[in-house]
Amino acid sequence: MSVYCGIACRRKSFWCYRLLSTYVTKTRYLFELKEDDDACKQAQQTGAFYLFHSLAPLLQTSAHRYLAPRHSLLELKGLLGKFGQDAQRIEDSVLIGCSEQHEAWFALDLGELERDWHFPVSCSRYKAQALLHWHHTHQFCSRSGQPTKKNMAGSKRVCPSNNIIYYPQVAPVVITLVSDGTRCLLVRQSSFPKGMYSALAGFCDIGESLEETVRREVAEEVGLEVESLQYSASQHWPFPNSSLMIACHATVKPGQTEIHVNLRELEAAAWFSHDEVATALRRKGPYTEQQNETFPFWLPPKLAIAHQLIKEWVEKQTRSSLPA
Ligand SMILES: NC(=O)C1=CN([C@@H]2O[C@H](COP(=O)(O)OP(=O)(O)OC[C@H]3O[C@@H](n4cnc5c(N)ncnc54)[C@H](OP(=O)(O)O)[C@@H]3O)[C@@H](O)[C@H]2O)C=CC1
Ligand SMILES: [Mg+2]
Repeated sequence: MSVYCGIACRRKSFWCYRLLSTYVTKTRYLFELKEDDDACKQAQQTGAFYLFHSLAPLLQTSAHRYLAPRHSLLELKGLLGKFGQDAQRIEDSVLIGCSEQHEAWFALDLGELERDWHFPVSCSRYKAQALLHWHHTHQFCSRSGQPTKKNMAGSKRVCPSNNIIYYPQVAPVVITLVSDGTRCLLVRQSSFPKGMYSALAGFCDIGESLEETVRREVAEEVGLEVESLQYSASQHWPFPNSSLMIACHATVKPGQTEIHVNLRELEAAAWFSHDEVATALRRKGPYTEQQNETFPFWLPPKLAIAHQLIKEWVEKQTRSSLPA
C-alpha cells in the first residue's frame, strides 16, 4: 500500500512531495518522534503503553493464551496512582514502534530492574526489553560521572554537563557453521543446557572485519582455519547486552579437520554427520534426565539464529545428495 504523506523531502533545494510506501511513512514518523521530544510527548497522548516489571512483561491470560495488555495514557496514570507511583514515571517510557495508522507504542518498566534478566525469549519483546535494560545500565556519563538524561523516545541519553550523547549499544557477534563438506562442526560451552550443541560464536574485536572475526574465533576455539565464508542472515540477540548476531557458513581447508578444543572457551567440539544433525533438529530440549548415562544431543530452539543456520546446512546437504 502506498499513500501520499505530508512529509516533505529536500532535493536540490526544492521541496517535493513523493509517493511514499506505508513502511517509509511509518519509519519517517518514528524518526520524527525520536528527534523531537514535543512530538513524542504529543504521541503519548494517543499512544499505547506496554508494561514490564523488572524486565518481565505484564501479561494477561485470555482463552489459554498470554496477551500483553495495552494501556492508554489515562489508564496508565490511573494504574500508577493505584500502585502509589508518581505519574512522573511515564517519563521513563521508551518508544518501541508504531502502527500503520501512527499510533505510537511505548514500554515502561515499573520495577527496580535489579535482577538478572532470565525470561522466556520472544521476538516482539526484544526491542522493549533491550532498550529498557540499556537505559537502566547507562544512567551516568563515563566522562563527567554526572547522571545522563534520556530523550523522550529513549533513543539516546545526553550528559547535561558536556552534551556527550550516548546511543544504545549493540555488540556485533559472528556465529559460524563450519563444514568440511560432509560434516558440520558444533560446539558446547559448560553453561549450555545438558546435551545442547550450537554453532561456534564470538564477539568481534575492535578494528576487525567480520571475515577476520570468523577466522580468529574458529582458530581460537577449535584450532582450525576456514577458507570460504558465506553470509546467511542476522538476528538481534538480547543476551547479555544486546548483540547483533551475524550468521555465516564457512568451510575448512581440505584435509585440515582435526579439532583442538580450547578448553578455556568450550567444553566440547565435534564433527556431526548430516543424519545426526537432521535427527537432532527434530528433538526438543532441554533434557533434564539422562538416557543411557548421557544426555541426548539436541540443538538450539527455532528462535535462535543458530537453529536456522544449522537447518540451512542440513537442507543444502539433503539437496546435494539427491540424484540430479
Ligand atoms: N542466537 C543464537 O543462536 C546464539 C547466540 N549466541 C550468543 O553469542 C554471544 C557470543 O558467544 P560466545 O561464544 O559466548 O562469545 P565469545 O566466544 O566471544 O566468548 C565470550 C567471552 O568473550 C568476552 N567478550 C568480548 N567482548 C565482549 C562483549 N562485547 N560482551 C560480552 N563479552 C565479551 C567475554 O569474556 P570475559 O568475560 O572473560 O571478558 C565473554 O565471556 C553470546 O552472547 C551468546 O549468547 C551464541 C550462540 C547462539
Ligand atoms: Mg565463543
